[in-house]
Amino acid sequence: MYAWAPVAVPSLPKSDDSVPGRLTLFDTAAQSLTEVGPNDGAARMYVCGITPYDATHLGHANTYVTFDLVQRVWLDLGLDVDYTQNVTDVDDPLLERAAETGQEWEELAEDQIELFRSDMQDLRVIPPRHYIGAVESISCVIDLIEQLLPSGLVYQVDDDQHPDWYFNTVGAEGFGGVSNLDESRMIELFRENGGDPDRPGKRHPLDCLVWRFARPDEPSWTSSLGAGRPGWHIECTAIAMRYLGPNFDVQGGGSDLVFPHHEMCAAEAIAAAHEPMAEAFVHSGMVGLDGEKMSKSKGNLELVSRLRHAGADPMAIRLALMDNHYRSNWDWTPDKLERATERLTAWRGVLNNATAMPAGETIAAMRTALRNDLNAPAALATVDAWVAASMAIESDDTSAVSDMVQAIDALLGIKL
Ligand SMILES: Nc1ncnc2c1ncn2[C@@H]1O[C@H](COS(=O)(=O)NC(=O)[C@@H](N)CS)[C@@H](O)[C@H]1O
Ligand SMILES: [Zn+2]
Repeated sequence: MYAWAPVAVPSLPKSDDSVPGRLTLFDTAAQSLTEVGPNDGAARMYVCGITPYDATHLGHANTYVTFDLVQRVWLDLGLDVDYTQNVTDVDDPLLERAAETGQEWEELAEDQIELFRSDMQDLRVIPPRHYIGAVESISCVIDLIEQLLPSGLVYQVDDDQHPDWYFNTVGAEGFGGVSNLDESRMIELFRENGGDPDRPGKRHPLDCLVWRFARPDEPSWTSSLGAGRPGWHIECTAIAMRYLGPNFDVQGGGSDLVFPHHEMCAAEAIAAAHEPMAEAFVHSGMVGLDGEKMSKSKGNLELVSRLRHAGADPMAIRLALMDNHYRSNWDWTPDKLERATERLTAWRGVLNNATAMPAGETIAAMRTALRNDLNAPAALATVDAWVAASMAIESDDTSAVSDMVQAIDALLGIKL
């Protein structure tokens, strides 16, 4: 599936040794900071994409801007970035929303993916190299399930009407290694996030659906498993393994995906490849509105497109998102956009200067902040300091302004 238009990323003069030579992020599985990506060559990253309705809310945007910064740091380190993102363009929540609104589910998906594309372009998020829909991946999902059959971990529930196929997660090697949760907490979260722990006939309550037999009025596809459609988790496992292979550098997404989603994917991947799915599992925090997590089910959403139509500069929206550490949970409030708009105006104010404070130290500080667990708020503050100094003190450095414009673009994605 087409992603969206490429974003030009200026290449900056190489950093000196005062700046870390690797990117460090927090790995949820290891519960620690860890270097991510190779020393050279291609960094491989999978970030879970949207289920295309209610796009693009600020929680979505926060997640994709976060992993855009990861990509930008890797590019700045001279790495190639092989970035894959899915679109869950068939799944229960999408079908339910389509039924509620009376829209054809394919049309709803198409409209929302198109809106998501334009929002991502407005926010200057670099498009993934592989942008893959669940529907277009059904054959590779079926291949993966067939590959898992000999493991004995995939089975049909004893249900004449709907003999759906499940993955025996708790029998799988490494299960629990991503979330580090105990079983009772897993069952609670599984129930809250689309799982069916109480379904009779499963070997274990935490076993997850991999292939759902066709129900009346539901889309289904023929397969050796019977007519049906993929489960949520196996979709991402199949796409990630097909495009990135096991042991890729980063599996990413919001922290609401830690369990069940990324845990289940990781167990399925190990069962298929006998290798870890990813080196690191990296999660961005939850964006709330009025003290509650922004979510489609609650409907408490602020949309990028709504802010845009109200006149917000997308660069201000991006700045407002980046002014919160990627791992923090935070609440969106209108004053965050006001402050970001003021910051953007101040930064653009320096453009009219012929000279400014030398840029070298500031660029090194931005790089150091971002490479240390993606501390974007600190990176923004170093630019603030440079802007303030450049407005207050006469300087004769004529290349500083253009150097900083390039660095702000390449590292932060902000076009001044
Ligand atoms: N309130 C929120 N704050 C931060 N990130 C969020 C929020 N709500 C959803 N996300 C993230 O946005 C991305 C898309 O979310 S989603 O539309 O619900 N779709 C899905 O979670 C699945 N299609 C992933 S395969 C996910 O990474 C999710 O973690
Ligand atoms: Zn996913």
